[in-house]
Amino acid sequence: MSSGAFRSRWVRLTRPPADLASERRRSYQIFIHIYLFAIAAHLIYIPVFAAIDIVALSLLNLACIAANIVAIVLHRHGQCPQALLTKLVSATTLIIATGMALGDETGCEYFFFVLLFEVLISDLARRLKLLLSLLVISLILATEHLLFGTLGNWPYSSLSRELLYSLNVVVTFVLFTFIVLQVYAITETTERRFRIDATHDSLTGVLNRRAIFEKSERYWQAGHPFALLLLDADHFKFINDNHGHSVGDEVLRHLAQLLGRTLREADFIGRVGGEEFLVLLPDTSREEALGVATRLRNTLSGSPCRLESLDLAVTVSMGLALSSEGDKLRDVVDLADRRLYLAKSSGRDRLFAQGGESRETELGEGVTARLLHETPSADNA
Ligand SMILES: Nc1nc2c(ncn2[C@@H]2O[C@H](COP(=O)(O)OP(=O)(O)OP(=O)(O)O)[C@@H](O)[C@H]2O)c(=O)[nH]1
Repeated sequence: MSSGAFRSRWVRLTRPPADLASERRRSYQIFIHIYLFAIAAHLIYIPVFAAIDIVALSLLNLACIAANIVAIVLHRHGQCPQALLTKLVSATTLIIATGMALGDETGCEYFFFVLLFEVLISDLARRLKLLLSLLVISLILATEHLLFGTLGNWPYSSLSRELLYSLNVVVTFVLFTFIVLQVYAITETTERRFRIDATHDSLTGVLNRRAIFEKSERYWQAGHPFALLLLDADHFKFINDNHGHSVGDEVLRHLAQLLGRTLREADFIGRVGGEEFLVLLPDTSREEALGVATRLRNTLSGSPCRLESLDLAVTVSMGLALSSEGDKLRDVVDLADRRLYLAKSSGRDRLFAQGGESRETELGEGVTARLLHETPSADNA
């Protein structure tokens, strides 16, 4: 099997089932890896015990592989406690049998600590976790003092005992390291996914309303100059009503993609309403922001939203405001909003970068007309 095929099978096996609750996914991924690491470790011991002629222990390792496979199946079906218990019982039986067959000083009791660690990081109920931990600790003491010391009988040279001891130490160490690294990596990935979910709009992939406002607030607090461009798709209700909501969604994704392609790396895009986007342009003068808006408009007019049976032309109206135009961030946002409103009321598919200073803009058609009259057509990009 090529390494690519092996990796894709590994990924498929360790990927949580789609219907698994999100708070269970992290633990699922960690434990599937643990079962797989355990299978790999048992595979190492089968030839080792066969080589020193203790076939029963080879068979017991084989049985543990089967138990880990059962644990994987149980875990995939959401039966996590049963899965972990299957693994614990089989591993404990093997450790005790190995200790009894080979005596102490072979280091097999170290595997109890791996089991204890697995119990502690599992998502079992706290009481069950404590109970199982106590059980594992009792087993460590009992086997160390009662079983291994009395029943052990190493029939080979002391060199092979030392080799087995070294192997056990190395395998315990490797298991610990792999499990800890895996826990860390999966926790990181899960946290990153939750962070992205918390800050991004699930439909378009751009920042969500809270995240874009927080980002703007941070620039505002730092006294960093910026421009805010508020965009709203024109006649979006018409698109929804005539082509369906899923086409509307596709148009929103198309818009977000175009914005992403047109803007700089340093700019931020957020979806702040149904069909409304806010773009934060750091260190951008009015002229530069006008250039960005013009570029955006040109890109949009040259790139209709391609759907299966039609190309849908989309236009946007925009309101631009600079951070220097307000005493508070809220003022700047409101100004961009009023200019967007002006762009809408004066025919759509245009940008307003001036006017709208008076809050009266929001009061109605008559006032809007007055403001429009006061706002020269040069405002339109
Ligand atoms: N497909 C889709 N539609 C949405 C979403 N969020 C809001 N809408 C719709 O967007 C439409 C917005 O309509 P309006 O506010 O009247 O705006 P408009 O039709 O674009 O008109 P103007 O803005 O004046 O050009 C409504 O029909 C909402 O139901 C969404 O996530 N997906």
